[in-house]
Amino acid sequence: MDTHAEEFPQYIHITQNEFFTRRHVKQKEEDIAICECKYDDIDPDSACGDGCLNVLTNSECTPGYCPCDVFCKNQRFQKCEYAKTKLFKTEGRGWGLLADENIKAGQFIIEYCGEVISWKEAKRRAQAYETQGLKDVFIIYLNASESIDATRKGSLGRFINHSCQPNCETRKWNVLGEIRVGIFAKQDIPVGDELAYDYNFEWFGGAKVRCLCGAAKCSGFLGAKSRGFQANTYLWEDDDERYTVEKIPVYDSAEDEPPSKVLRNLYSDIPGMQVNGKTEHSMDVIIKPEQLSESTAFGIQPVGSVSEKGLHINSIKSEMESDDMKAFPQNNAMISRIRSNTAARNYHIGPRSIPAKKSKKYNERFKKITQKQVDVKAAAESLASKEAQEEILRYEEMKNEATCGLDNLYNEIRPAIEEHERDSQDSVSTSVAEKWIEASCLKLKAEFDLYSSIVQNFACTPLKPRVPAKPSPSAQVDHENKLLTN
Ligand SMILES: C[S@@+](CC[C@H](N)C(=O)[O-])C[C@H]1O[C@@H](n2cnc3c(N)ncnc32)[C@H](O)[C@@H]1O
Repeated sequence: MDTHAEEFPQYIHITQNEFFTRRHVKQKEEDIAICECKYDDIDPDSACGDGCLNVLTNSECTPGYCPCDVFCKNQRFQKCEYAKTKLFKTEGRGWGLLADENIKAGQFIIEYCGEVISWKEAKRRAQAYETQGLKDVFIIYLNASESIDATRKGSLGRFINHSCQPNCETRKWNVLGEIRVGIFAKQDIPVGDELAYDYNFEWFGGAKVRCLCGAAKCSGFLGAKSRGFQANTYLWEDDDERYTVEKIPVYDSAEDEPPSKVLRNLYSDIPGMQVNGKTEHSMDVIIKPEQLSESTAFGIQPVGSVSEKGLHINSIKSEMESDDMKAFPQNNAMISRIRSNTAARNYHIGPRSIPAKKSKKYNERFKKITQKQVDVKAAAESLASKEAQEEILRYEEMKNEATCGLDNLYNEIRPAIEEHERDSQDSVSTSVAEKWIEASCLKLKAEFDLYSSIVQNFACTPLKPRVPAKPSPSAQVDHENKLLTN
């Protein structure tokens, strides 16, 4: 028997998406965008090249409507104008795809084709595939309500593996009214190199897949930051001891309620990050970086009602009015926003509204667990894996750098803020505001990465063996005190 043939992946090859839960959209004439390109035979690039209005908006030209007619170069998905690629067997990551010619930065490589399905169907299938023991995941996100499943039907795009330092990326294009996903080169790729993109924003797999990409800055897991990772993960199954975060050493600067579910709630409240589909535990997250030098504090409080859906970040009145802060008059909205962010640096993240009848209950419950703080070093040390420990500490370092960056920026822009204050102007310059927003986002991202790494490692790597089997009550208290500091 030909064992190679037996091993070869079984799937149906398609070059266009198939629609499982709805019909394919037919582009209406009034929706057709017509570009202004004119074909010039001396300059073939004039036919829908980089300057084409449709190319600039990631939309393909509609045949029969493009002024460049048959010379139009902006129908790559429709005409399957793929780069030459070759399937090969990787070590430890199943099959992969490599460049079978030199590929230029920005070049369209291949479409990720599959069955277009609703999120609900994606979730159902993901669970069914797991039950069937399929270890490769082929479901990626398409848009706010749909995914593409290339498990049974797909193009060669389904074989492109993940890398934390990828040479490709996914881009979404509007093709005749439907969104399609293409894999594009991020850089020049020489023939023979493996193609890889970052699954982070596309992943619909579970939490347990260790990344073997080998990149220096490997994040450790496949799709660790994706919405799918959170939606489909089993990290937070209630009553499942294996996956609770109770064992993460947390110290409590305010009250002594056990810190259970603090991280869970932090994650569940990030827009698009549902926890097993349960989204009703909605609350605000207050990150208090003023205590970041040793460990980061994050408290969780519910709000009565947050009108907008989705993420909004805005400053809240600082709880600590330092002398430094009082020196600033409160007459400038933009400045006081920056100031309150800086002096106490509280960020208010409130993604969804809480049903009125729930809010009282949550108010009471979460009042008690504000100000929980993760002792990152102790958390890392309690894990058995050195690799996991190093990963957590690396993320902590990155978070500290980002915090430092924000502090330095504040010192840098302080004169500009004071100058505006003196002139009673309404706002600081856009460039100052932009810098501030960028540094703040970097810091938030670094914090998110750190907690994400802690949670994943606690879920997926064993803890160091517990101290004595039957500790005396005082020994047990001692051990716990080691993890819980004040
Ligand atoms: C879209 S498929 C890629 C093709 C797959 N290697 C195959 O043999 O069909 C995604 C799956 O490939 C594997 N994979 C991809 N990138 C990986 C990586 N960096 N580390 C470990 N496994 C990876 C995982 O099993 C993942 O579920």
